[in-house]
Amino acid sequence: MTGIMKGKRGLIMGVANNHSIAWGISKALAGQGAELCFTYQGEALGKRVKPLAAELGSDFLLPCDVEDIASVDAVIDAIKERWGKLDFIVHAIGFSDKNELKGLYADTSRENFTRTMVISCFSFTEIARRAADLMSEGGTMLTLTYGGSVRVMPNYNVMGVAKAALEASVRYLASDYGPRGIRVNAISAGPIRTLAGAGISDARAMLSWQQKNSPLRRTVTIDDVGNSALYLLSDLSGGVTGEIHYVDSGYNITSMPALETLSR
Ligand SMILES: NC(=O)c1ccc[n+]([C@@H]2O[C@H](COP(=O)([O-])OP(=O)(O)OC[C@H]3O[C@@H](n4cnc5c(N)ncnc54)[C@H](O)[C@@H]3O)[C@@H](O)[C@H]2O)c1
Ligand SMILES: Cc1c(CN(C)C(=O)CCc2cnc3c(c2)CCC(=O)N3)oc2ccccc12
Repeated sequence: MTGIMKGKRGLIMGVANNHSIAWGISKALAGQGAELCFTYQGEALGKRVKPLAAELGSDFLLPCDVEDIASVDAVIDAIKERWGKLDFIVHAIGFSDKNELKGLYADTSRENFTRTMVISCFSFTEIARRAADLMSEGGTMLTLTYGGSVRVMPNYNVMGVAKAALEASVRYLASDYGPRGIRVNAISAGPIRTLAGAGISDARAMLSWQQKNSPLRRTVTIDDVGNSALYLLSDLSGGVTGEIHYVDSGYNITSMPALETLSR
């Protein structure tokens, strides 16, 4: 197997099923020769991830719930044991109480705010710190964010605040780990119909808005994100760190809806 990721070993966190963004990223990486370790959240998802991992030649699966830091430590220990090193990590994890992903952001509860920040933001810092210890020859780290961090997306609410913090943490981690040859970036993906992306109100309306109003006049796919992730996780982006890279059909550069849609 040849490819730009030949000989590279990485950790993929966040595959729930074959619609997951992390699955699109995994296919792109394995297609270029990467060797992958997958974590899954709970045995139910584990049953779905196992055959997917096998499709990419991986039998290296580990349970991990980022609310339980012991499970994160166990993942790092297992990788140290089996591989001894790590070249990259993909963090594609986000969660909030869906009852607070509608209505006013101002009504966010303290309990859900802190839980959302731990799962959707701080978990990346905790995993980055542990993974860095295994990146003795340098490495790359990638997380997933959304435009609702810098502009108001109705109902995205506390997830937007968590993503803003996640994007800032990408810059601070890039600064911390740059001297050790470790790069840290994020992809800001447009809306995609995944488990997390579908579990919200008006998902259909949002996707059709993107199709009508983004410069490319289409929504992005997990393969669009996977291909851009391949660039950010490989040596092709050797000079890039602390960046938020938009893979959103260009939607973030627009202000007005596409005029042709206004006339209709
Ligand atoms: N789908 C979109 O529209 C979209 C757009 C931009 C960014 N994102 C981000 O992409 C990432 C991946 O989401 P997705 O859209 O692929 O949906 P998904 O539901 O397929 O993936 C989300 C993953 O997060 C995992 N997760 C949630 N809580 C966890 C916990 N406590 N411990 C461990 N894992 C946990 C789930 O098990 C799941 O595998 C998320 O960070 C999401 O915020 C999604
Ligand atoms: C786009 C978009 C998304 C997709 N996206 C970018 C995301 O980051 C997913 C956020 C998310 C976090 N937690 C949960 C859910 C989604 C639904 C299921 C659940 O129980 N919890 O979520 C939205 C929520 C409101 C408005 C738009 C969006």
